[in-house]
Amino acid sequence: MTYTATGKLPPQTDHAAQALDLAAENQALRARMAYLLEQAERNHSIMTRHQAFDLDIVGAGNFPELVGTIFRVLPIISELDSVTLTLIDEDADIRHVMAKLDVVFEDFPDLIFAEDLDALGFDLGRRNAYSAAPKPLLGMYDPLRHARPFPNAPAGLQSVALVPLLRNRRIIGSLNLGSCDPTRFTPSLGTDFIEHMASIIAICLENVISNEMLKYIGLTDSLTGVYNRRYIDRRLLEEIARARRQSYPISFMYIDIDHFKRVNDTVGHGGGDEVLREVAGRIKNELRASDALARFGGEEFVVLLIDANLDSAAFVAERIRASVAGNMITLSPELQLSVTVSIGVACLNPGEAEGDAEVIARAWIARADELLYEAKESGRNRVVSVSGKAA
Ligand SMILES: Nc1nc2c(ncn2[C@@H]2O[C@H](COP(=O)(O)OP(=O)(O)OP(=O)(O)O)[C@@H](O)[C@H]2O)c(=O)[nH]1
Repeated sequence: MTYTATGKLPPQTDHAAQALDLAAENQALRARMAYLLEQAERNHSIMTRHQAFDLDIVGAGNFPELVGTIFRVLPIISELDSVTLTLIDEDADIRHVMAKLDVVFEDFPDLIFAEDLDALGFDLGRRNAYSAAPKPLLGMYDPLRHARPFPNAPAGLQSVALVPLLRNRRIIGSLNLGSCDPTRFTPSLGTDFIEHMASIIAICLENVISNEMLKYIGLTDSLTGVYNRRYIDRRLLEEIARARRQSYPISFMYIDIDHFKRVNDTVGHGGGDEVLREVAGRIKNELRASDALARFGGEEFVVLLIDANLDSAAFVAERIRASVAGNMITLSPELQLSVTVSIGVACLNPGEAEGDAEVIARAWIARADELLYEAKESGRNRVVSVSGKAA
C-alpha cells in the first residue's frame, strides 16, 4: 500500500488498493481451500484403502494368508518402503505349529521371531499387568540399532516406526514400518493412526494363530506329537491328486511295534507310552521333511513318502527297523527294553493313481496292511515290500 506525504491515500487509490488486497487474500484463501480439499481427498483415499486392507486381514483364513497380505498390501497403501513383523515366540511354539501346518517361512523373509520382549527394543521399564502400553518408537533409521526389525532394509531407508502389537496389554510383537523419506516418522508425529492399524493387525494375528493352534491340535496325536489319522487321511487324498498331476511315485508304510502288549505288561501303561514316544522319534529321525509320519492308533504308525518309489521306500523302512531294533530303549537307569517293529511298504506308481482318490487310498492302505501282516507272520522285526518276500 502507498501513502501520501500526509499519510492519507486519495479515496480512489484507497479503494483500488483495498480491492487488490482483497483479491490477494481471496487467492490465498482459494489456494488454501484447494490444498485442504486435496488433503481431504488424499486422506479419504488412504482411509478407503485402509478400510479395504482391514477387511482383507480380518477375512484372512490362515497365518500365511494374513502375513502375506500385510507384507504385500501395507507398503502400497501406506506408501512405505519396508514393512516387517516381529512376533514374540518364546518357546518356538508358533514356529513349530506353523511348520507342522506346512507354512514355508522362506516365503516371508520379513517375518521375524523374537525369544523375548527385550528383543523388540521398546522402553518397557518394569512392566507388569497394569503398566501402560509402550508407545511406538519413531525416528531416524540406524542400521545398527534397527538390524533386527529390518533384516533386509532397502537402500536409502531413512526413518522408521516400531509399533507394539498389543492384546489385552500383552505385547505379542511389533509392526515395523520404514520409509526412505526422513520426515515420514519423526518423534513429534502423532501416532494414533499407526497405533489403530497395529491394534487391528494384533487382533487378526492373535485370532489366526489361535485358529492354527486349534487346527494343529486337531491334526496331531497328543501322546507322540506326530500327526494323527485325521491328518493323514486328508493328506493322502491331496498327495494322490498331486502325484497324479506331477507323475511321481508315492509310498506308504505301515509300522507296528512287535508284541507291544508284552511291553505294556512288563513296564506298565506309562512305560508303554514312553516307548511309543521313543519309537515315534526314531522313525522321524529317518525321514525327510517332506514325508509325513502319523500314529494311526494304538501301537501303529504310518508314513507317507512323497516322490519315493518302492525301492527307496523299502530302504527307508529298513533304516527305521534297524534304528528301533539297534538300541535298547531306556525308561530309567535300571530299566532298558529291547523293542522291534514290523513294516509293510506299498508304492503307488503314477499310472496307478487314476480314479477316485478315496478308493485308491483305501486300497493302498489295505495293501500296506497286508504286507505288514506278512512281516508279522514271517517272524516280526522285518520289512515286507513285495508280497511273499521278506527284506
Ligand atoms: N501304552 C499304551 N498302550 C497302548 C496304547 N494304545 C494301545 N495300546 C496297547 O497296545 C497293545 C496292542 O496289542 P496287540 O494288538 O495285541 O498286538 P501286539 O502285542 O503288539 O502284538 P503284535 O502286533 O502281533 O506283534 C494292547 O495291549 C493295547 O492295550 C497307548 O496309547 N498306550
